[in-house]
Amino acid sequence: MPILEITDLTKRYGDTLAVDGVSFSIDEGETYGLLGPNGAGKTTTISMIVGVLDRDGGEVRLDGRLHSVTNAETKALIGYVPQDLALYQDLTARENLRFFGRLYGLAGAEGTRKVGEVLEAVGLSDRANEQVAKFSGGMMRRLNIAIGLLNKPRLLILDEPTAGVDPQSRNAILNTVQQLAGEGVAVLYTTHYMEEAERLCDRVGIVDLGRMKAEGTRRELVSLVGENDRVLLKGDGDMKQAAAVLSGMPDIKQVTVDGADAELIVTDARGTLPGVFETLTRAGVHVRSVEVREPDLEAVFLHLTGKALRD
Ligand SMILES: Nc1ncnc2c1ncn2[C@@H]1O[C@H](COP(=O)(O)OP(=O)(O)OP(=O)(O)O)[C@@H](O)[C@H]1O
Repeated sequence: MPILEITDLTKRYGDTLAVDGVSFSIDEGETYGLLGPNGAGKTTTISMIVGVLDRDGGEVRLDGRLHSVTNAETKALIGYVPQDLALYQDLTARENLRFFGRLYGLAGAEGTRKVGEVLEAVGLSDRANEQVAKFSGGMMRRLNIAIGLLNKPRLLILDEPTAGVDPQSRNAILNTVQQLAGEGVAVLYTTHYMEEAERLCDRVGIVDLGRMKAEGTRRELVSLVGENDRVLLKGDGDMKQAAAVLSGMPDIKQVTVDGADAELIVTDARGTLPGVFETLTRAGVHVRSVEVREPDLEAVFLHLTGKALRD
């Protein structure tokens, strides 16, 4: 059952169609990555979902119900962590959370419990009583995420939460997202880091110039653009003769041999490997090493948009 369902979302700035009929949905416990080059329309899309920006067209549903800025019920389902930090520098982490908690009506023992819980979720419990001004950029971002968790959202929206943070905080943020998804929270995640999308996202939507170019799991996207796997083999024996046999196998598109090294271009490396080993053994080749290189999202992204994700 989708927590978030957006249909035909559209936003125009003068002559620019910033978001042009974008549709996608996110299920409970699913992490959906929205990827696109600068100016693709990701932040505009998110702003319309949250309701901080009016949409020119389209529909947003949360847990099946039509969402708008005036719908308190659906608004309560969203936790939004914007790119920009919204923190009081001279307050401690705990004081910030208490302040924002009160805006959600969290007070007293319930407020104390919730603040402790979100500090734990982002790994800041031991720094809770320190002034935010002394925090690193990454710790501030983690606190920003903690604020987004105060209302126990069913949909958490994170707009480039790891941009410019230190590796330790980055890891903490990724762990937090994985943990939340494991608890059933639907996550909408934008990033310029492909490896994050690969690690976190069950499905990915690739947007460019305001349009959804393709969406699916990594595997689906890779096969959509027809990218192949590469298998790099090192072997002892007559590789040239073995290559001639391998070339005849149905899933193998190309074989290149250079001394003891062979490179195979195949449609599905995992499915093809057992047959490759069998063939090589029969040809008297002893395999010393094998490396499978599956195409990554970067390759798909480049294929679809003609641009690198990070510029
Ligand atoms: N307030 C605005 N007024 C006019 N044009 C805008 C405004 N906000 C965004 N745009 C334009 O809309 C398009 C989409 O911008 P948006 O910020 O949504 O992209 P993005 O994918 O989030 O980019 P980034 O990765 O750089 O954050 C761009 O062409 C941008 O210049």
